[in-house]
Amino acid sequence: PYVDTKVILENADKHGYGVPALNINNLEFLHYIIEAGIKMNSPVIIETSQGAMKYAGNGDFRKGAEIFVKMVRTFADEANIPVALHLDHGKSFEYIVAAIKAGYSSVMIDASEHPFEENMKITKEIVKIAHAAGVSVEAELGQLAGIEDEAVAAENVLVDPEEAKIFVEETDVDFLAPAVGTSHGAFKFKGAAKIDYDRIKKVKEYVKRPLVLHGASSVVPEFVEIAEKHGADFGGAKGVPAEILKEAVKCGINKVNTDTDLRIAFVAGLREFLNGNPKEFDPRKYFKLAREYTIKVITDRMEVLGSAGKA
Ligand SMILES: O=C(COP(=O)(O)O)NO
Ligand SMILES: [Ca+2]
Ligand code: NA
Ligand SMILES: [Zn+2]
Repeated sequence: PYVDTKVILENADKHGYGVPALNINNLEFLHYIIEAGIKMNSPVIIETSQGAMKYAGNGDFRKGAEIFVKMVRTFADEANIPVALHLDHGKSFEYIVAAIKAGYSSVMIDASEHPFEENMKITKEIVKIAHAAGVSVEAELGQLAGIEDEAVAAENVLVDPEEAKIFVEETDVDFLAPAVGTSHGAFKFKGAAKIDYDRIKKVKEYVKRPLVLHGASSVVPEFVEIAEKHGADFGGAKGVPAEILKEAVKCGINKVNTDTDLRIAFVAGLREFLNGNPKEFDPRKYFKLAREYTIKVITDRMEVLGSAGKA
């Protein structure tokens, strides 16, 4: 069924597991995520960035939002796993309102590049509007470095747990994304992979609601190697190892945002297949390996996060 993201995340919070929040831009990735969820009997959170809304609507983001809601609901209504649709990194009021109007389960207001008071004020406004429409809200505190779709944050600014306490009390936001050392994309961490577990625990103690880890892709070496064997150049790619994700879930993370891992698995399969099948040009066939690898990276993640078997 199609559910509110809050339903999925409150259950994850209660039972101490993580749920993958998986970014899509098109029908294929949605297919693969639903297949993986059904195979593993796992709840799934589908999420789209503002750029994905624009892309799906061929420039018209309101149309894109409607297309995504209709596609996701069609799968969700007949799947026996909970499925939610979330707007990831909502920064513009128009996009957030469009997602709410179209029927998204939840929206993120990402005002994290603003000063604390400003972030709190903006988030409070969005919570009021979203809650009036029965939609749950995610906000971000602190800054992740790396590319955030349309904005590039320079440095990591880790969340201040005391600020998180005030922020959640003031805004009544449903889930919080604390910056704890990860960053978006395939090139995370300057040195060894590490995130600030104590900071996650402190925030959890204060806010007592589901937490979100952004920049959580593992950048799985197996798929990086396949992609590079077939012409990709991902030199220096590094992600969050599974062990660190497991510990982060133990510390209180419940929504685990994963975009890069799906992209790398897909493009590895696509490159391998096209290199090995020069005569193939049927789009129902040449995504075969891309589909296989993307489903694999998702089912593995559901095992690591503990959402497998929890639908
Ligand atoms: O945070 C993410 C995805 O992060 P990755 O680039 O690590 O997949 N989406 O909001
Ligand atoms: Ca941000
Ligand atoms: Na999000
Ligand atoms: Zn993110």
